[in-house]
Amino acid sequence: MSDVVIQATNLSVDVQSKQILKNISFQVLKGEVLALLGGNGAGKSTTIKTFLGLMKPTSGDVSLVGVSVPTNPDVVRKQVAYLPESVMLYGHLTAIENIRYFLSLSGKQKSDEDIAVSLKRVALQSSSWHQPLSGYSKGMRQKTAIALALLRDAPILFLDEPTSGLDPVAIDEFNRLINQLASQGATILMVTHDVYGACHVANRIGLLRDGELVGMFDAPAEGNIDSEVVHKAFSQGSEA
Ligand SMILES: Nc1ncnc2c1ncn2[C@@H]1O[C@H](COP(=O)(O)OP(=O)(O)OP(=O)(O)O)[C@@H](O)[C@H]1O
Repeated sequence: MSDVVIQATNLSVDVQSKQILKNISFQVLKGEVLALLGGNGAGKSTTIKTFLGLMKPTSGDVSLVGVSVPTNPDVVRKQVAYLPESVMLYGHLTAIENIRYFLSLSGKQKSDEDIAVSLKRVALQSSSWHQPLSGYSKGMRQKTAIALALLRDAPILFLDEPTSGLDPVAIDEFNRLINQLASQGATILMVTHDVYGACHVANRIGLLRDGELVGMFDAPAEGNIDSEVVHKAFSQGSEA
């Protein structure tokens, strides 16, 4: 099982005696994109936070490349790039300044040429590279954040609602970039409400409902999404 990069094993998380994640288990293999789908409050962000070491399992474990996160939180810093729903970069700095600043915080040395290669790889127009991010669209900010993630050489990506607020062209570009990164060996876990979008980018889809993993299947080809699946993920408690 050496190809397993991201693994949750019988993971439960309680907060203030409320069970938020209930005994969930899944794996993401090297080069794979897994999308966890679910409605509001299903436990998607909690799952990511547990993998980032920001929340602790009440029981069970989460591991990255075979290393348990709760007992070795350093594995996150070394292996993971995380894109929250709202990319946290400085609006008054340019793309290049943001990248230089955040690389210096993580102790990485990269040349101007490396930075240019990364910005080209995510297809951020070079005319924007020296403009402050306050004038960027959400898609452009996201490309900058992905370029930074690439420069940090992080082989694991966690994405929280990555396409919310993007226009269809930006979503298409984003999906292509994610698939390209995965084909080059990145392992990607994304959480989303967007069942149709997830089918375009993910290899497999997990359904989270009320903290339980209620389904896991290969992403269906475009246009073949079973409405039962949508209902299963998004109906509340006893309705399903
Ligand atoms: N720190 C906390 N204290 C109390 N309850 C929490 C805490 N964190 C999460 N929860 C609860 O856990 C449940 C799952 O939350 P989570 O944010 O993981 O869901 P989500 O699937 O990401 O939802 P959304 O799509 O709305 O972002 C919710 O009912 C939420 O209120």
